[in-house]
Amino acid sequence: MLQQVNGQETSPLSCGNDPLSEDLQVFLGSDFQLAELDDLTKVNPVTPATVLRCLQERYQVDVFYTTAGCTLVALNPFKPVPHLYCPELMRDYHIAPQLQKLKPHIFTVGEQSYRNVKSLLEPVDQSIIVSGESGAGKTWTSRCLMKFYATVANSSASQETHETVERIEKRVLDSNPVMEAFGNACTLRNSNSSRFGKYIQLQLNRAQQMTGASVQTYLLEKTRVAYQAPLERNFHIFYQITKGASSSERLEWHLPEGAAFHWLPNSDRTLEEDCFEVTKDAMLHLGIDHSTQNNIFKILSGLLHLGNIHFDDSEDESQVL
Ligand SMILES: Nc1ncnc2c1ncn2[C@@H]1O[C@H](COP(=O)(O)OP(=O)(O)OP(=O)(O)O)[C@@H](O)[C@H]1O
Repeated sequence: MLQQVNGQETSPLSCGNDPLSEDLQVFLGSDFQLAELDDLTKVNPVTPATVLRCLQERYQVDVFYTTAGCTLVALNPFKPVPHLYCPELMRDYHIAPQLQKLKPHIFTVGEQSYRNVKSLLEPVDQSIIVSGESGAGKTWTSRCLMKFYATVANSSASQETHETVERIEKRVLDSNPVMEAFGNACTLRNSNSSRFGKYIQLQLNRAQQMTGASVQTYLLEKTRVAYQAPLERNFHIFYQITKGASSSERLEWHLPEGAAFHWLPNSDRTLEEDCFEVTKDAMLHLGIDHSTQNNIFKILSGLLHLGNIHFDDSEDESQVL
């Protein structure tokens, strides 16, 4: 977060050599620990500088969630944080008598919405909006929320319904690798950037168990198939098929080992997302059988071959070929 201004190190909260504003100095000089402020509405005065300083202090001690009234501010840790999303913690938030007494977390938001549906006489739909710039952690957060609901919405299931609920949850969670394989790509800002917007609906029955889910997608960046900005990549699925196909699949899809494709830049870079087996398994769980999968992958392979077609400028357009 530190910047260099005229060769001098300066914090983004101060402006060059300008002293910190009086308000900020008073705020920073007060007795309490900034990192312990769980709610940004308690920051006084509320200015970009005080809010950012508070979030920065919290980030430095590995605290990534802060409430701001009814909004949750989530900072991206950019590293695995042990136990931050473990099932035990999900349970703690799920059974907490007073949710607001626990530390701010994405599970607070998830559980509060879950309770809002349950506590009312007539169930009322709840929405959670996850927004932020590219790489902020929206995909991660939505995945966490889906895992949270898959866990808590199963905890009350009886033995008989347990298996059905578990099957539905598996499908809900398996939609992530499939959506990400076909709709995510490595960009300059994020190696697993979603190139589309999505509206995920989770359906619960009266007993609060998950009965289904649907995903609506918006504005998929289709042009990426034929054009990738320098140092960026095409959608993950293309790299998955070219790297992960078996020898018989290669023969059938006309994808010889090591073949070069114009539409697959930076394929020497191997990413965690290049895992073809995970995508195929998830597709199977979603009900996309082997033969349909085979057809899909053949079409993708055909697209890659189309990208290798080179058109020469015709010298004489009237020439009959
Ligand atoms: N809570 C988290 N804990 C650990 N790492 C995280 C967390 N959130 C995000 N990350 C890391 O940051 C990367 C970018 O996050 P993510 O893909 O969720 O961003 P995004 O907001 O969905 O971006 P885009 O709009 O480009 O799709 C992730 O691949 C992951 O490595």
